[in-house]
Amino acid sequence: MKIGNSQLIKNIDNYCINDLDIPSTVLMENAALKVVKNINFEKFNSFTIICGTGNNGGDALAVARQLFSMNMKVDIFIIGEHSMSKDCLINYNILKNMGVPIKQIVKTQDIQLLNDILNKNDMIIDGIFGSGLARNIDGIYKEVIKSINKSGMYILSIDVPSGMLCDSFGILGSCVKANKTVSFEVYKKGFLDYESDKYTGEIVVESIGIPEYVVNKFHLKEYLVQKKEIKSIIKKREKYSYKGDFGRVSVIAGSKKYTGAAYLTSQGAVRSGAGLVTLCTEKSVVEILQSKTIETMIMSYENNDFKELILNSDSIAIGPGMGNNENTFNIIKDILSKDGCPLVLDADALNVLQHNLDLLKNSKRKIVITPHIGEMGRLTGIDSKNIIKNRIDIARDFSKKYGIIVLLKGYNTIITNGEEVYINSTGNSKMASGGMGDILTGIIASFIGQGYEPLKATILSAFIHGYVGDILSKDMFCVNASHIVERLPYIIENLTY
Ligand SMILES: NC(=O)C1=CN([C@@H]2O[C@H](COP(=O)(O)OP(=O)(O)OC[C@H]3O[C@@H](n4cnc5c(N)ncnc54)[C@H](O)[C@@H]3O)[C@@H](O)[C@H]2O)[C@H](O)CC1
Ligand SMILES: [K+]
Repeated sequence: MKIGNSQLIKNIDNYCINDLDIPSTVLMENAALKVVKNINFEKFNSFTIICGTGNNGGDALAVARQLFSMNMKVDIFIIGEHSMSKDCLINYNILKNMGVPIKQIVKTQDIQLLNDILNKNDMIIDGIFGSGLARNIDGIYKEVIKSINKSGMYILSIDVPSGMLCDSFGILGSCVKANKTVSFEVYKKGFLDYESDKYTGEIVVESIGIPEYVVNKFHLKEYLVQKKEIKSIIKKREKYSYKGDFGRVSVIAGSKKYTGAAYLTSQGAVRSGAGLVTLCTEKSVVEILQSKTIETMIMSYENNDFKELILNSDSIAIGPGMGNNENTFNIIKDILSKDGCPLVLDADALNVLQHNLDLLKNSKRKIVITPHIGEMGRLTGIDSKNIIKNRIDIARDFSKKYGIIVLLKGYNTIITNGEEVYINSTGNSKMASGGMGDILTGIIASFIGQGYEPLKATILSAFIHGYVGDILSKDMFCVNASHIVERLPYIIENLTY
């Protein structure tokens, strides 16, 4: 699903109205009809419709007219005494001509009018502010929003919950806490925050009749990845395939101190369907790891066969638990400087590269890096606070500069190839525990090995990893890495239908 900000909306609107001659009231009417489409009339038959004086209020007035025409009970309130936008006024006048009463709330005393009605109707429709919210909410607006939130009634917000910014997450003074938000054309950037769903409730994005090519003209190629997109990427398995069809995946990971990281990375690959997984690790831990796993072949990277294994791999995951040391650096340098299959670099593979980024840039291989915020900070020299604030732009710029795919972990993990940006919608805080990232690295290498193009493999892996965690967390206080490993193949299978 496309993500966008208020500038995008402005550009699209201007183009439709000025270049295509679509009357703006047509767009408003389409928006209103899509709101109506999202109302469950088996449950809701009477409505308190609360409008601002901009186009969000205009949408709400058009919704009111549609509902009135369907013989529903409507109580309409306009907040404030600013002059109305052109299209808001058009819709206001139609309702007036139809004889539908509209009350105005200007002073604190008027709020009682609203409070008397709020609990009498089934639903509140919030059309106070949309993408035009420009300053802190105070005065009568703040009081009205307080009343709405206190009412305990079902609330549907038009486009954005009034009070929430569109361009980045933020609440300007106060904000409606909706049960459902029906937003138009694009998923607003402001919704991309772990706190935003407290205000948006369920989000539905509806098209309001703007041709796709117009949206594409201005869209910055930022997408939210949801189940629908994943289902179109993931391929069902042919019944009669050979294990060679699913790739030879090598995992270079682990050291004396970190055998778990090696184990989990290789299990991420095994349990997501890689044909043949070989784990290459430090000599001293080969035996320990051999006793832990039966599906994975294990060898030391000091072994003579190591070079050949690298040559014959379909993908290689490198880094988890290797240690930030010269030995790790030498292995990675050697692999980066030779052409061959795609690589997934994580953890210590990234730590040893922080002062050697040219190795990344000059490598002929396709590369995916999977840093968390701290690792990204070390790679870019930017402090964590700034990375969190500008993570989309920082990830995209780094990806472009080094010609690699970046998966930046965090709430709403970001995946980018420097042109397109994909934001993952799965995963939750119950998964915040050791080893989670190692599994993800293994899954990405596994899907690349199975023949998925690296960007698609990375998008797919991030979604699946978080999705398994989301399903498990419904019944679990915390979700650990081994739980994810256990459930992976079952849940991937479900996604293929
Ligand atoms: N293409 C589309 O998606 C379409 C969207 N539509 C709807 O239009 C709104 C955006 O309308 P706009 O008139 O630009 O802005 P708002 O209605 O959100 O509000 C503007 C109005 O409010 C004043 N204002 C801003 N902040 C404050 C504040 N804190 N306190 C008081 N007043 C404030 C501002 O000065 C303006 O007067 C979009 O969300 C959709 O709902 C179109 O209907 C169809 C096309
Ligand atoms: K709104």
